[in-house]
Amino acid sequence: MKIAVIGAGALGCLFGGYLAAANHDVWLLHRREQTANILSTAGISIHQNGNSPLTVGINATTTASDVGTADLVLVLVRAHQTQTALTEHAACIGPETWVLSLQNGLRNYDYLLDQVGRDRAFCGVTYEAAIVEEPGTITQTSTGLTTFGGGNAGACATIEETLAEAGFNVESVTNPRSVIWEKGSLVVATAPVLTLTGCPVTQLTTDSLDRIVTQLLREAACVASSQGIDIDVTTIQQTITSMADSHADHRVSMAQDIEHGRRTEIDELNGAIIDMAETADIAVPANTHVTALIKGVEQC
Ligand SMILES: NC(=O)C1=CN([C@@H]2O[C@H](COP(=O)(O)OP(=O)(O)OC[C@H]3O[C@@H](n4cnc5c(N)ncnc54)[C@H](OP(=O)(O)O)[C@@H]3O)[C@@H](O)[C@H]2O)C=CC1
Ligand SMILES: CC(C)(CO)C(=O)C(=O)O
Repeated sequence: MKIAVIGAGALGCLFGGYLAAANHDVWLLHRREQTANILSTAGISIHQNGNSPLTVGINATTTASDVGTADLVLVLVRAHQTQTALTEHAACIGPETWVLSLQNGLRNYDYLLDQVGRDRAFCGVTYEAAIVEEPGTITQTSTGLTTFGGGNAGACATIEETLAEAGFNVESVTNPRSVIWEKGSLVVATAPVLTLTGCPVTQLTTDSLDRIVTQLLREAACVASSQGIDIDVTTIQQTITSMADSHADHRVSMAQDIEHGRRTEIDELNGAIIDMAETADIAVPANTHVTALIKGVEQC
């Protein structure tokens, strides 16, 4: 398969690297010429658990027309960059190209549906986790399930097989909206708290953090319900508890954004909760407060 990965950061290098190692024709689309040159010369190195790194050669460019028409485009920029990135790299998206987002954020599926329609838009979530050490070198801090879906069952089966053959633990579902809301709510409840406190993921289960995490989660569940999605708060709390252990070496991507002086995805997470709550006339004070605090930190 010819696969273009828009966004060659932590997850872009992780998915791109394993798909290239499985002999697909993978192209990373990066914003910076210098980094694209480093990637195409030195390839990607994936470090994990002190094992010797997997190093794999890869194509990288800033220009989608270098890629030609891809069979599959993976969107792995930050959520607020999705629409711009799809427009900017439209040259590799042909009339039959499938487009898959595994980003965090509550509105990515809608952005993809707007751009390519129901038969070619696929969206989901991943509990894989990675951190960029330097351009082309990443540490895979945790592995986890990737779940996605879309309106074209045949394409879902092929994408699932492709990701599974590349070593990912993956499943496809008919309608991805529930899994997007489940993980979206988990990130809404945990990412701003860990980012604002500077606490490691292992602290998530302490009483003081648990109180605010639970309030954020309950508000998200009310808003999900207004959208016709039922999410089970207890199940998500259990996932958070297991994440405190499984993701012990991970810095959540929102905290990574602040560390690197980048804009966070808050507008597409807690900000999206606030937008939808307003329309549905639901009070979301905890989400309103943490959003304001993260925006304050972004401006420091
Ligand atoms: N890292 C993780 O462990 C996990 C991340 N996620 C989610 O996955 C998504 C990606 O995260 P992550 O990989 O961590 O993010 P990164 O910031 O590491 O990577 C995103 C990359 O996209 C690049 N980019 C932005 N706009 C464009 C564009 N128009 N064209 C090409 N490249 C562009 C960025 O460049 P620049 O640096 O110049 O902005 C950056 O290199 C996010 O939604 C995140 O929440 C989900 C699960 C785990
Ligand atoms: C849930 C987690 C921590 C990793 O899968 C994530 O999505 C993030 O880093 O933002």
